[in-house]
Amino acid sequence: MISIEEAKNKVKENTQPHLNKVKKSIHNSGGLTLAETIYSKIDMPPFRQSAMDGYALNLHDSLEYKLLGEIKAGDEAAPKLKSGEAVRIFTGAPVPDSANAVMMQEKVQKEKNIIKLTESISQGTNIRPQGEQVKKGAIALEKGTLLTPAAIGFLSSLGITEVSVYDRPKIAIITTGNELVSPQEPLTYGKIYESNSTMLTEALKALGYDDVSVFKVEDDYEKTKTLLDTAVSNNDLVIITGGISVGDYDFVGKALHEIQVKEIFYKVKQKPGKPLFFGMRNNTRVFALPGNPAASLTCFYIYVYIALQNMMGRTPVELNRVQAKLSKVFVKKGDRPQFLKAIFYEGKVEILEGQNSSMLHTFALANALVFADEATTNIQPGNTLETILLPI
Ligand SMILES: Nc1nc2c(c(=O)[nH]1)N[C@H]1C(S)=C(S)[C@@H](COP(=O)(O)OP(=O)(O)OC[C@H]3O[C@@H](n4cnc5c(N)ncnc54)[C@H](O)[C@@H]3O)O[C@H]1N2
Ligand code: MOO
Repeated sequence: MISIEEAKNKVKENTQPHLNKVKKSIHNSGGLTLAETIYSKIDMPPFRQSAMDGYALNLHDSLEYKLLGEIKAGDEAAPKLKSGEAVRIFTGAPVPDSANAVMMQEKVQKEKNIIKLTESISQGTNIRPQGEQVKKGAIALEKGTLLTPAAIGFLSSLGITEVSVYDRPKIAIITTGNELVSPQEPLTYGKIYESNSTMLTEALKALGYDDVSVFKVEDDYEKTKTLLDTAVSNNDLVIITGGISVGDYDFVGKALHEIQVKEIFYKVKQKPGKPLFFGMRNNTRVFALPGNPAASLTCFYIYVYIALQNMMGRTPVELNRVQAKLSKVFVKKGDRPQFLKAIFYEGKVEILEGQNSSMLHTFALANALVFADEATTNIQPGNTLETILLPI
């Protein structure tokens, strides 16, 4: 059994960006990561711009200026101002080379074609210099940048319409177990509704992964082997739930070994999620998560999340963590380090009752996981604990 840190490091080491680089229109690239550095083909802004509605001035010693005409946004006019001359100008309009400051109109009194400044102004005021944000030929955004709405807007402002990105992985979720029935079917004795696939599909969807197929297999060795073999051949990431423990009908480990998925680790000293498997075959990464729903989802956020971020070339690879003060006492059972379902609110965190790995109800109320290491037992109000914020 390996430690949580060792397991996380093994996931990090074995999921370097390996997804296909593809060219995409920026309209379809939101949430993806740049696979190549982008250099600007233009200066941004492309010309000296007025940052205010007001008057462009060719500065001189007096506060009075002779007004010549006007320049609106989009105009190509470039009047030559002599010292002491001004031109009416609007936000976003080109500032002529002969002007060296723009005074906002609130600080100007106008009388016919003479304007008087109500205070003095220094060189460069309210002028956005050409290339202030980025110069032609300079780096606009580096490889590895996440294409957020702002990043896509910025690239659009540079006239960039296509980008090279790491494509989203093709993902398969496989559920295992004779006891599982779909929520549309009648629930007979001994059966439970299958919920891990819906839960994991939603967790993936919330992170922007939509190329997800779901498969189901009974506790049958041959069928498990065949399905896993096909799924591993056809996907970048395979997430299996259940059948990975030591029971006589837990066939996943044996089947993965048989279809030559190389084991990178199996079993992590943690609660929940002890019987966690991670492996790979060619370019496909495989996680076998424990079937217990809360254990499955915890392992998803702690380990599968790292793999997804890394495969997509994104940073940081782990979920955000904060140090939060506990609002209520909590007694930890057992000696395994634990991820505890919790509610984080305004800097404080409350660990919820019902931490059993089968209990999804508690997870449904949580927005964070508190990490309690091996040594931690009684946690008192006011104690500070590492709190992992869930991307929900
Ligand atoms: N002798 C031992 N038994 C168990 C050990 C152990 O060390 N020795 N470990 C326990 C721990 S810890 C966990 S976690 C579970 C993991 O077992 P599996 O990964 O093999 O999962 P299953 O047995 O298939 O299922 C466990 C539990 O979860 C329910 N389940 C499974 N799939 C789904 C699904 N898709 N939707 C909803 N619920 C699901 C299943 O019915 C079981 O109740 O092993 C312990 N045993
Ligand atoms: O590893 Mo398990 O999730 O404690 O029941």
